[in-house]
Amino acid sequence: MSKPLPPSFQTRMQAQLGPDFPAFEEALAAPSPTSVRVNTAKVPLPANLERVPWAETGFYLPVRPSFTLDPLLHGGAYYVQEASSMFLEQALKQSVELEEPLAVLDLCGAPGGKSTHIASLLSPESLLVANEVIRTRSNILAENIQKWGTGNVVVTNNDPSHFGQLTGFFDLMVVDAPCSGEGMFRKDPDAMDEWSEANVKLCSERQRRILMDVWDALKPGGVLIYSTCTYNAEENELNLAWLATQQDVEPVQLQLQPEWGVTETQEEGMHGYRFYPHRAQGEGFFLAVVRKTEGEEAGKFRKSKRPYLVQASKQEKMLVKDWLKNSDDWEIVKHQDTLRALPANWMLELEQIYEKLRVVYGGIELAEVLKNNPKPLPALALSQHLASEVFPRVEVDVATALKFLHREDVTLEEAENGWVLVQFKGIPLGWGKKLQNRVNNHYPKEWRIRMSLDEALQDENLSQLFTLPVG
Ligand SMILES: C[S@@+](CC[C@H](N)C(=O)[O-])C[C@H]1O[C@@H](n2cnc3c(N)ncnc32)[C@H](O)[C@@H]1O
Repeated sequence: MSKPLPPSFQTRMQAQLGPDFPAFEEALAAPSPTSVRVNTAKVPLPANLERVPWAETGFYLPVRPSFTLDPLLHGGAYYVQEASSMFLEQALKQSVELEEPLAVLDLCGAPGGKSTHIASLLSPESLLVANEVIRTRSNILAENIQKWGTGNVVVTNNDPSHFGQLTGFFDLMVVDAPCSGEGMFRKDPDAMDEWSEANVKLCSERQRRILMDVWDALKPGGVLIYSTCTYNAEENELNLAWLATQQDVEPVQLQLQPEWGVTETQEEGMHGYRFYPHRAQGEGFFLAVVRKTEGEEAGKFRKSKRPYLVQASKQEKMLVKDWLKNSDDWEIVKHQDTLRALPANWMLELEQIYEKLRVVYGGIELAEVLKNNPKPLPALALSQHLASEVFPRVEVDVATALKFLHREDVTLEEAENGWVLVQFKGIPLGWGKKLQNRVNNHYPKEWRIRMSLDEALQDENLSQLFTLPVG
Protein backbone atom coordinates (compact mmCIF):
# COMPACT_ATOMS: atom_id res chain seq x y z
CA MET A 1 0.00 0.00 0.00
CA SER A 2 1.78 3.14 -1.19
CA LYS A 3 -0.87 5.79 -0.41
CA PRO A 4 -0.39 7.66 2.90
CA LEU A 5 -3.02 7.05 5.57
CA PRO A 6 -5.54 9.88 6.17
CA PRO A 7 -3.85 11.92 8.96
CA SER A 8 -6.82 11.85 11.30
CA PHE A 9 -7.16 8.06 10.87
CA GLN A 10 -3.45 7.69 11.62
CA THR A 11 -3.83 9.71 14.83
CA ARG A 12 -6.76 7.56 15.91
CA MET A 13 -4.89 4.33 15.25
CA GLN A 14 -1.78 5.56 17.08
CA ALA A 15 -3.95 6.26 20.12
CA GLN A 16 -5.76 2.91 19.78
CA LEU A 17 -2.69 0.72 19.24
CA GLY A 18 -0.02 2.61 21.21
CA PRO A 19 3.37 0.84 20.87
CA ASP A 20 1.85 -1.60 18.35
CA PHE A 21 1.24 1.11 15.77
CA PRO A 22 4.54 0.70 13.82
CA ALA A 23 3.83 -3.05 13.45
CA PHE A 24 0.32 -2.22 12.19
CA GLU A 25 1.76 0.26 9.67
CA GLU A 26 4.31 -2.30 8.51
CA ALA A 27 1.58 -4.91 8.02
CA LEU A 28 -0.37 -2.44 5.89
CA ALA A 29 2.62 -2.18 3.57
CA ALA A 30 2.78 -5.97 3.11
CA PRO A 31 0.63 -7.76 0.51
CA SER A 32 -2.90 -8.87 1.49
CA PRO A 33 -3.25 -12.61 1.96
CA THR A 34 -5.52 -14.38 -0.56
CA SER A 35 -7.97 -16.87 0.88
CA VAL A 36 -10.87 -19.04 -0.23
CA ARG A 37 -13.58 -21.03 1.50
CA VAL A 38 -14.25 -24.47 0.07
CA ASN A 39 -17.75 -25.86 -0.58
CA THR A 40 -17.37 -29.34 0.91
CA ALA A 41 -20.79 -30.37 -0.43
CA LYS A 42 -19.15 -30.21 -3.88
CA VAL A 43 -15.43 -30.92 -3.43
CA PRO A 44 -13.11 -32.36 -0.77
CA LEU A 45 -10.82 -30.12 1.27
CA PRO A 46 -7.41 -29.55 -0.31
CA ALA A 47 -4.54 -31.29 1.45
CA ASN A 48 -1.71 -29.01 0.40
CA LEU A 49 -2.82 -25.52 1.44
CA GLU A 50 -2.42 -23.57 4.67
CA ARG A 51 -5.67 -23.50 6.68
CA VAL A 52 -7.35 -20.39 8.02
CA PRO A 53 -7.10 -21.32 11.72
CA TRP A 54 -10.61 -20.19 12.78
CA ALA A 55 -12.55 -21.68 9.83
CA GLU A 56 -12.58 -25.39 8.95
CA THR A 57 -13.05 -24.86 5.22
CA GLY A 58 -10.93 -21.71 4.82
CA PHE A 59 -7.51 -21.81 3.11
CA TYR A 60 -4.80 -19.34 2.16
CA LEU A 61 -3.45 -19.45 -1.40
CA PRO A 62 0.27 -18.87 -1.96
CA VAL A 63 -0.44 -16.55 -4.93
CA ARG A 64 -3.52 -14.75 -6.17
CA PRO A 65 -4.63 -16.55 -9.34
CA SER A 66 -6.91 -15.23 -12.07
CA PHE A 67 -10.05 -16.56 -10.41
CA THR A 68 -12.22 -15.73 -13.43
CA LEU A 69 -10.27 -18.33 -15.42
CA ASP A 70 -11.04 -21.11 -12.95
CA PRO A 71 -14.25 -22.95 -13.96
CA LEU A 72 -14.52 -24.40 -10.44
CA LEU A 73 -15.20 -20.92 -9.03
CA HIS A 74 -18.17 -20.60 -11.42
CA GLY A 75 -19.32 -24.06 -10.37
CA GLY A 76 -19.57 -22.96 -6.72
CA ALA A 77 -16.76 -25.27 -5.55
CA TYR A 78 -15.29 -22.42 -3.47
CA TYR A 79 -15.81 -18.75 -2.64
CA VAL A 80 -13.05 -16.15 -2.60
CA GLN A 81 -13.34 -14.65 0.87
CA GLU A 82 -11.20 -12.52 3.12
CA ALA A 83 -9.89 -14.72 5.96
CA SER A 84 -10.78 -12.56 9.00
CA SER A 85 -14.44 -12.46 8.04
CA MET A 86 -14.54 -16.27 8.21
CA PHE A 87 -14.39 -15.79 12.00
CA LEU A 88 -18.18 -15.67 11.72
CA GLU A 89 -17.92 -19.48 11.89
CA GLN A 90 -16.74 -19.31 15.52
CA ALA A 91 -19.58 -16.95 16.41
CA LEU A 92 -22.14 -19.36 14.95
CA LYS A 93 -20.61 -22.50 16.42
CA GLN A 94 -20.28 -20.97 19.86
CA SER A 95 -23.59 -19.13 20.20
CA VAL A 96 -26.33 -21.27 18.58
CA GLU A 97 -27.24 -24.97 18.32
CA LEU A 98 -26.36 -25.56 14.70
CA GLU A 99 -27.95 -29.04 14.61
CA GLU A 100 -31.38 -27.49 15.31
CA PRO A 101 -33.69 -26.20 12.57
CA LEU A 102 -33.04 -22.45 12.80
CA ALA A 103 -34.58 -19.46 11.05
CA VAL A 104 -31.66 -17.18 10.19
CA LEU A 105 -31.45 -13.71 8.65
CA ASP A 106 -28.32 -12.34 7.01
CA LEU A 107 -29.44 -8.73 6.72
CA CYS A 108 -26.62 -7.13 4.71
CA GLY A 109 -25.88 -10.09 2.48
CA ALA A 110 -24.32 -9.07 -0.86
CA PRO A 111 -22.17 -10.28 -2.47
CA GLY A 112 -22.67 -13.42 -0.38
CA GLY A 113 -19.44 -14.31 1.46
CA LYS A 114 -21.17 -14.65 4.81
CA SER A 115 -24.47 -15.96 3.42
CA THR A 116 -22.77 -18.89 1.66
CA HIS A 117 -20.70 -19.54 4.78
CA ILE A 118 -23.82 -19.54 7.00
CA ALA A 119 -25.65 -21.76 4.51
CA SER A 120 -22.87 -24.35 4.80
CA LEU A 121 -22.85 -24.25 8.60
CA LEU A 122 -26.60 -24.57 9.16
CA SER A 123 -28.37 -27.93 9.28
CA PRO A 124 -30.31 -28.84 6.11
CA GLU A 125 -33.53 -28.38 8.15
CA SER A 126 -32.77 -24.69 8.69
CA LEU A 127 -33.86 -21.71 6.62
CA LEU A 128 -31.64 -18.77 5.69
CA VAL A 129 -33.05 -15.45 4.49
CA ALA A 130 -30.19 -13.66 2.72
CA ASN A 131 -31.14 -10.02 2.25
CA GLU A 132 -29.58 -7.11 0.40
CA VAL A 133 -31.11 -3.64 0.26
CA ILE A 134 -29.51 -2.56 -3.04
CA ARG A 135 -31.39 -4.14 -5.94
CA THR A 136 -28.46 -4.76 -8.31
CA ARG A 137 -26.41 -6.21 -5.47
CA SER A 138 -29.27 -8.52 -4.48
CA ASN A 139 -29.03 -10.10 -7.95
CA ILE A 140 -25.34 -10.82 -7.37
CA LEU A 141 -26.23 -12.32 -4.00
CA ALA A 142 -28.87 -14.52 -5.68
CA GLU A 143 -26.30 -15.65 -8.27
CA ASN A 144 -23.78 -16.65 -5.61
CA ILE A 145 -26.46 -18.41 -3.55
CA GLN A 146 -27.52 -20.45 -6.59
CA LYS A 147 -23.92 -21.39 -7.39
CA TRP A 148 -23.30 -22.46 -3.80
CA GLY A 149 -26.37 -24.65 -4.15
CA THR A 150 -27.66 -25.40 -0.62
CA GLY A 151 -31.34 -24.83 -1.56
CA ASN A 152 -32.71 -23.81 1.86
CA VAL A 153 -32.10 -20.10 1.19
CA VAL A 154 -34.39 -17.25 0.19
CA VAL A 155 -32.82 -14.08 -1.22
CA THR A 156 -34.72 -10.86 -0.51
CA ASN A 157 -34.27 -7.22 -1.50
CA ASN A 158 -35.63 -5.22 1.41
CA ASP A 159 -34.85 -2.30 3.62
CA PRO A 160 -34.06 -3.38 7.20
CA SER A 161 -37.27 -1.66 8.41
CA HIS A 162 -39.39 -4.13 6.37
CA PHE A 163 -38.30 -6.95 8.66
CA GLY A 164 -40.24 -5.30 11.49
CA GLN A 165 -43.30 -7.07 10.00
CA LEU A 166 -41.82 -10.44 11.02
CA THR A 167 -41.95 -10.05 14.80
CA GLY A 168 -39.94 -12.64 16.73
CA PHE A 169 -39.29 -14.64 13.53
CA PHE A 170 -35.55 -15.32 13.56
CA ASP A 171 -33.41 -17.43 15.92
CA LEU A 172 -30.27 -15.77 14.61
CA MET A 173 -29.60 -12.52 12.79
CA VAL A 174 -26.30 -11.51 11.22
CA VAL A 175 -25.78 -7.80 10.59
CA ASP A 176 -22.57 -7.33 8.60
CA ALA A 177 -23.12 -3.61 8.52
CA PRO A 178 -22.07 -1.10 5.84
CA CYS A 179 -19.15 0.74 7.44
CA SER A 180 -16.30 3.18 6.85
CA GLY A 181 -14.13 0.27 5.69
CA GLU A 182 -10.89 1.09 7.55
CA GLY A 183 -9.99 -2.59 7.62
CA MET A 184 -9.95 -2.70 3.82
CA PHE A 185 -7.36 0.07 3.30
CA ARG A 186 -4.60 -2.45 2.54
CA LYS A 187 -6.64 -4.45 0.03
CA ASP A 188 -8.32 -1.44 -1.52
CA PRO A 189 -6.31 1.77 -0.95
CA ASP A 190 -8.93 3.81 -2.84
CA ALA A 191 -11.26 3.20 0.13
CA MET A 192 -9.11 5.80 1.95
CA ASP A 193 -10.48 8.53 -0.35
CA GLU A 194 -13.96 7.96 1.11
CA TRP A 195 -12.75 8.09 4.72
CA SER A 196 -13.42 11.10 6.95
CA GLU A 197 -14.40 11.74 10.55
CA ALA A 198 -17.81 12.84 9.27
CA ASN A 199 -18.24 9.54 7.41
CA VAL A 200 -17.40 7.52 10.54
CA LYS A 201 -20.16 9.42 12.36
CA LEU A 202 -22.59 8.92 9.50
CA CYS A 203 -21.84 5.18 9.35
CA SER A 204 -22.26 4.81 13.09
CA GLU A 205 -25.65 6.53 13.01
CA ARG A 206 -26.78 4.39 10.07
CA GLN A 207 -25.65 1.21 11.88
CA ARG A 208 -27.70 2.14 14.95
CA ARG A 209 -30.73 2.76 12.75
CA ILE A 210 -30.28 -0.62 11.06
CA LEU A 211 -30.00 -2.42 14.41
CA MET A 212 -33.15 -0.77 15.74
CA ASP A 213 -35.09 -1.35 12.51
CA VAL A 214 -34.44 -5.07 12.50
CA TRP A 215 -34.45 -5.77 16.23
CA ASP A 216 -38.13 -6.81 16.56
CA ALA A 217 -37.60 -9.61 14.02
CA LEU A 218 -35.31 -11.42 16.48
CA LYS A 219 -36.92 -13.98 18.82
CA PRO A 220 -36.52 -13.45 22.57
CA GLY A 221 -33.54 -15.66 23.41
CA GLY A 222 -32.28 -15.21 19.83
CA VAL A 223 -28.75 -14.22 18.90
CA LEU A 224 -27.48 -11.19 16.99
CA ILE A 225 -24.05 -11.30 15.38
CA TYR A 226 -22.84 -7.82 14.48
CA SER A 227 -19.76 -7.23 12.34
CA THR A 228 -17.92 -4.54 10.39
CA CYS A 229 -14.62 -4.25 8.58
CA THR A 230 -13.56 -1.14 10.43
CA TYR A 231 -11.42 -0.36 13.50
CA ASN A 232 -13.03 2.61 15.24
CA ALA A 233 -15.05 2.02 18.41
CA GLU A 234 -17.92 4.32 17.30
CA GLU A 235 -19.00 1.81 14.65
CA ASN A 236 -18.22 -1.21 16.81
CA GLU A 237 -18.21 -1.56 20.60
CA LEU A 238 -19.93 1.77 21.20
CA ASN A 239 -22.85 0.82 18.95
CA LEU A 240 -23.40 -2.36 20.93
CA ALA A 241 -23.11 -0.57 24.25
CA TRP A 242 -25.70 1.89 22.90
CA LEU A 243 -27.94 -1.01 21.80
CA ALA A 244 -27.82 -2.31 25.36
CA THR A 245 -29.24 1.03 26.57
CA GLN A 246 -32.16 0.73 24.13
CA GLN A 247 -33.02 -2.99 24.24
CA ASP A 248 -32.74 -6.02 26.52
CA VAL A 249 -29.50 -7.69 25.53
CA GLU A 250 -26.75 -9.67 27.17
CA PRO A 251 -23.24 -10.16 25.80
CA VAL A 252 -22.07 -13.54 24.51
CA GLN A 253 -18.41 -14.27 25.07
CA LEU A 254 -16.47 -16.44 22.61
CA GLN A 255 -13.55 -18.77 23.34
CA LEU A 256 -10.41 -17.91 21.40
CA GLN A 257 -7.20 -19.78 20.66
CA PRO A 258 -4.20 -17.53 21.45
CA GLU A 259 -2.46 -18.48 18.18
CA TRP A 260 -5.32 -16.97 16.12
CA GLY A 261 -4.09 -13.48 17.05
CA VAL A 262 -7.62 -12.15 17.72
CA THR A 263 -7.87 -9.18 20.09
CA GLU A 264 -10.72 -9.29 22.63
CA THR A 265 -12.13 -5.98 23.83
CA GLN A 266 -14.65 -5.05 26.47
CA GLU A 267 -16.67 -1.87 26.50
CA GLU A 268 -19.45 -1.29 29.02
CA GLY A 269 -19.83 -5.04 29.53
CA MET A 270 -19.95 -5.88 25.78
CA HIS A 271 -17.33 -8.23 24.32
CA GLY A 272 -15.85 -7.49 20.92
CA TYR A 273 -13.41 -9.44 18.72
CA ARG A 274 -10.98 -7.52 16.55
CA PHE A 275 -8.68 -8.53 13.75
CA TYR A 276 -5.62 -6.39 13.10
CA PRO A 277 -3.36 -7.27 10.16
CA HIS A 278 -0.19 -7.27 12.30
CA ARG A 279 -1.67 -9.86 14.68
CA ALA A 280 -3.89 -12.12 12.56
CA GLN A 281 -3.44 -13.24 8.95
CA GLY A 282 -6.25 -11.26 7.36
CA GLU A 283 -7.69 -7.78 6.92
CA GLY A 284 -9.25 -5.58 9.61
CA PHE A 285 -12.50 -6.96 11.03
CA PHE A 286 -14.74 -6.61 14.08
CA LEU A 287 -17.38 -8.99 15.40
CA ALA A 288 -19.55 -9.15 18.50
CA VAL A 289 -22.38 -11.40 19.65
CA VAL A 290 -25.32 -10.50 21.86
CA ARG A 291 -28.42 -12.38 22.98
CA LYS A 292 -31.90 -10.84 23.14
CA THR A 293 -33.20 -11.43 26.64
CA GLU A 294 -36.73 -9.99 26.36
CA GLY A 295 -39.11 -9.07 23.55
CA GLU A 296 -42.26 -9.90 21.67
CA GLU A 297 -42.76 -13.51 20.60
CA ALA A 298 -43.94 -14.37 17.08
CA GLY A 299 -47.70 -14.67 16.63
CA LYS A 300 -49.16 -17.88 15.16
CA PHE A 301 -48.79 -18.02 11.40
CA ARG A 302 -52.10 -18.52 9.64
CA LYS A 303 -52.51 -19.86 6.14
CA SER A 304 -53.17 -16.86 3.87
CA LYS A 305 -56.60 -16.85 2.21
CA ARG A 306 -54.96 -15.99 -1.09
CA PRO A 307 -51.72 -17.98 -0.93
CA TYR A 308 -48.62 -16.50 -2.50
CA LEU A 309 -47.07 -19.89 -2.98
CA VAL A 310 -49.15 -22.02 -5.31
CA GLN A 311 -48.51 -25.75 -5.40
CA ALA A 312 -47.69 -27.21 -8.79
CA SER A 313 -50.27 -29.60 -10.26
CA LYS A 314 -49.81 -33.37 -9.92
CA GLN A 315 -48.89 -33.56 -13.56
CA GLU A 316 -46.27 -30.82 -13.21
CA LYS A 317 -44.82 -32.45 -10.11
CA MET A 318 -44.47 -35.70 -12.04
CA LEU A 319 -42.28 -33.93 -14.60
CA VAL A 320 -39.61 -33.13 -11.99
CA LYS A 321 -40.24 -35.78 -9.36
CA ASP A 322 -36.93 -37.62 -9.75
CA TRP A 323 -34.74 -34.57 -10.23
CA LEU A 324 -33.83 -34.00 -6.59
CA LYS A 325 -32.32 -36.34 -4.01
CA ASN A 326 -34.71 -36.73 -0.99
CA SER A 327 -37.61 -35.34 -2.99
CA ASP A 328 -39.93 -35.57 0.07
CA ASP A 329 -37.99 -32.75 1.71
CA TRP A 330 -39.23 -30.32 -0.94
CA GLU A 331 -42.55 -28.76 -1.85
CA ILE A 332 -42.91 -28.00 -5.55
CA VAL A 333 -44.56 -24.65 -6.23
CA LYS A 334 -45.29 -22.89 -9.47
CA HIS A 335 -45.03 -19.20 -10.28
CA GLN A 336 -45.83 -18.21 -13.85
CA ASP A 337 -44.03 -20.91 -15.87
CA THR A 338 -41.38 -21.71 -13.26
CA LEU A 339 -41.35 -24.77 -11.02
CA ARG A 340 -39.42 -24.28 -7.81
CA ALA A 341 -38.56 -26.55 -4.89
CA LEU A 342 -38.94 -25.00 -1.44
CA PRO A 343 -38.03 -26.68 1.88
CA ALA A 344 -41.25 -28.48 2.89
CA ASN A 345 -40.76 -27.92 6.65
CA TRP A 346 -40.82 -24.11 6.27
CA MET A 347 -43.87 -23.59 4.03
CA LEU A 348 -45.92 -21.60 6.57
CA GLU A 349 -43.02 -19.28 7.29
CA LEU A 350 -42.17 -19.00 3.60
CA GLU A 351 -45.73 -17.95 2.87
CA GLN A 352 -45.16 -15.02 5.29
CA ILE A 353 -41.86 -14.16 3.69
CA TYR A 354 -43.25 -14.18 0.16
CA GLU A 355 -46.25 -12.12 1.30
CA LYS A 356 -44.31 -9.47 3.21
CA LEU A 357 -40.94 -9.17 1.50
CA ARG A 358 -39.57 -8.71 -2.00
CA VAL A 359 -38.18 -12.14 -2.82
CA VAL A 360 -35.53 -12.13 -5.54
CA TYR A 361 -34.82 -15.84 -5.45
CA GLY A 362 -35.96 -18.81 -3.32
CA GLY A 363 -35.21 -22.53 -2.89
CA ILE A 364 -34.14 -24.32 -6.07
CA GLU A 365 -35.46 -23.13 -9.41
CA LEU A 366 -36.02 -26.40 -11.23
CA ALA A 367 -37.57 -25.78 -14.60
CA GLU A 368 -39.54 -23.59 -16.89
CA VAL A 369 -42.52 -25.55 -18.18
CA LEU A 370 -44.04 -24.72 -21.53
CA LYS A 371 -46.68 -27.04 -22.99
CA ASN A 372 -45.78 -29.70 -20.46
CA ASN A 373 -42.18 -29.59 -21.63
CA PRO A 374 -39.71 -28.85 -18.79
CA LYS A 375 -36.59 -26.84 -19.51
CA PRO A 376 -34.10 -27.31 -16.62
CA LEU A 377 -32.85 -24.07 -15.07
CA PRO A 378 -29.28 -23.03 -14.10
CA ALA A 379 -29.84 -23.30 -10.34
CA LEU A 380 -30.73 -26.97 -10.71
CA ALA A 381 -27.41 -27.67 -12.48
CA LEU A 382 -25.53 -26.10 -9.57
CA SER A 383 -27.67 -27.50 -6.78
CA GLN A 384 -26.18 -29.81 -4.18
CA HIS A 385 -29.51 -31.67 -4.29
CA LEU A 386 -29.58 -32.59 -7.97
CA ALA A 387 -30.07 -36.37 -8.28
CA SER A 388 -26.97 -37.69 -9.96
CA GLU A 389 -28.43 -40.08 -12.56
CA VAL A 390 -31.22 -38.04 -14.11
CA PHE A 391 -29.35 -36.02 -16.72
CA PRO A 392 -26.44 -37.13 -18.89
CA ARG A 393 -23.18 -35.33 -18.12
CA VAL A 394 -20.29 -34.38 -20.36
CA GLU A 395 -16.87 -33.73 -18.84
CA VAL A 396 -15.05 -30.93 -20.66
CA ASP A 397 -11.47 -29.60 -20.64
CA VAL A 398 -10.59 -26.18 -19.26
CA ALA A 399 -10.70 -24.41 -22.66
CA THR A 400 -14.18 -25.79 -23.46
CA ALA A 401 -15.37 -25.01 -19.93
CA LEU A 402 -14.25 -21.39 -20.29
CA LYS A 403 -15.87 -21.05 -23.71
CA PHE A 404 -19.07 -22.49 -22.26
CA LEU A 405 -18.94 -20.00 -19.35
CA HIS A 406 -18.25 -17.23 -21.90
CA ARG A 407 -21.48 -18.35 -23.62
CA GLU A 408 -19.74 -19.31 -26.84
CA ASP A 409 -20.69 -22.25 -29.04
CA VAL A 410 -19.12 -25.48 -27.86
CA THR A 411 -19.13 -28.92 -29.43
CA LEU A 412 -19.92 -31.85 -27.17
CA GLU A 413 -19.03 -34.81 -29.36
CA GLU A 414 -19.95 -37.61 -26.94
CA ALA A 415 -23.31 -36.18 -25.89
CA GLU A 416 -26.63 -37.67 -27.02
CA ASN A 417 -29.35 -35.33 -28.25
CA GLY A 418 -31.23 -33.52 -25.46
CA TRP A 419 -30.35 -31.76 -22.21
CA VAL A 420 -26.82 -32.33 -20.97
CA LEU A 421 -24.96 -31.15 -17.88
CA VAL A 422 -21.63 -29.61 -18.79
CA GLN A 423 -19.12 -30.39 -16.05
CA PHE A 424 -15.48 -29.66 -15.29
CA LYS A 425 -13.52 -31.95 -12.94
CA GLY A 426 -16.88 -33.52 -12.00
CA ILE A 427 -18.46 -30.17 -11.01
CA PRO A 428 -21.56 -29.19 -13.01
CA LEU A 429 -21.38 -25.73 -14.58
CA GLY A 430 -24.66 -25.47 -16.48
CA TRP A 431 -26.88 -26.80 -19.26
CA GLY A 432 -26.30 -27.42 -22.92
CA LYS A 433 -28.91 -28.78 -25.30
CA LYS A 434 -27.56 -31.05 -28.00
CA LEU A 435 -29.46 -30.97 -31.29
CA GLN A 436 -28.14 -33.15 -34.13
CA ASN A 437 -24.92 -31.33 -35.05
CA ARG A 438 -24.91 -28.34 -32.69
CA VAL A 439 -25.22 -27.52 -29.02
CA ASN A 440 -27.30 -24.67 -27.63
CA ASN A 441 -25.51 -22.99 -24.76
CA HIS A 442 -27.99 -22.33 -21.92
CA TYR A 443 -25.52 -20.68 -19.54
CA PRO A 444 -27.28 -17.54 -18.17
CA LYS A 445 -26.33 -14.33 -19.96
CA GLU A 446 -26.03 -12.42 -16.68
CA TRP A 447 -23.53 -14.93 -15.26
CA ARG A 448 -21.25 -15.22 -18.28
CA ILE A 449 -17.53 -14.44 -18.14
CA ARG A 450 -17.25 -10.96 -19.61
CA MET A 451 -13.51 -10.62 -20.08
CA SER A 452 -11.95 -11.59 -23.41
CA LEU A 453 -10.61 -15.13 -23.38
CA ASP A 454 -8.40 -14.68 -26.48
CA GLU A 455 -5.12 -14.46 -24.60
CA ALA A 456 -5.94 -17.18 -22.07
CA LEU A 457 -7.11 -19.65 -24.73
CA GLN A 458 -3.86 -19.23 -26.66
CA ASP A 459 -1.78 -19.96 -23.63
CA GLU A 460 -0.43 -23.50 -23.74
CA ASN A 461 -0.27 -23.50 -19.96
CA LEU A 462 -3.89 -22.49 -19.56
CA SER A 463 -4.55 -25.06 -16.86
CA GLN A 464 -1.64 -23.65 -14.85
CA LEU A 465 -2.79 -20.04 -15.14
CA PHE A 466 -4.85 -20.44 -12.01
CA THR A 467 -4.04 -22.24 -8.80
CA LEU A 468 -6.80 -24.69 -8.17
CA PRO A 469 -7.59 -24.83 -4.50
CA VAL A 470 -9.20 -28.20 -5.18
CA GLY A 471 -9.22 -30.92 -7.81
C1 LIG B 1 -20.09 -5.21 4.41
S1 LIG B 1 -21.19 -5.34 3.10
C2 LIG B 1 -21.81 -6.95 3.24
C3 LIG B 1 -20.87 -8.05 2.80
C4 LIG B 1 -21.50 -9.42 2.88
N1 LIG B 1 -22.06 -9.68 4.19
C5 LIG B 1 -20.52 -10.51 2.52
O1 LIG B 1 -19.95 -11.13 3.45
O2 LIG B 1 -20.34 -10.80 1.33
C6 LIG B 1 -22.54 -4.38 3.63
C7 LIG B 1 -23.79 -4.46 2.77
O3 LIG B 1 -24.79 -3.61 3.34
C8 LIG B 1 -25.53 -3.00 2.32
N2 LIG B 1 -26.14 -1.75 2.80
C9 LIG B 1 -25.83 -0.48 2.48
N3 LIG B 1 -26.65 0.39 3.12
C10 LIG B 1 -27.49 -0.36 3.87
C11 LIG B 1 -28.57 -0.05 4.74
N4 LIG B 1 -28.93 1.21 4.98
N5 LIG B 1 -29.21 -1.07 5.33
C12 LIG B 1 -28.85 -2.35 5.10
N6 LIG B 1 -27.83 -2.69 4.29
C13 LIG B 1 -27.17 -1.72 3.68
C14 LIG B 1 -24.50 -2.77 1.23
O4 LIG B 1 -25.13 -2.68 -0.03
C15 LIG B 1 -23.59 -3.99 1.34
O5 LIG B 1 -23.98 -5.00 0.44
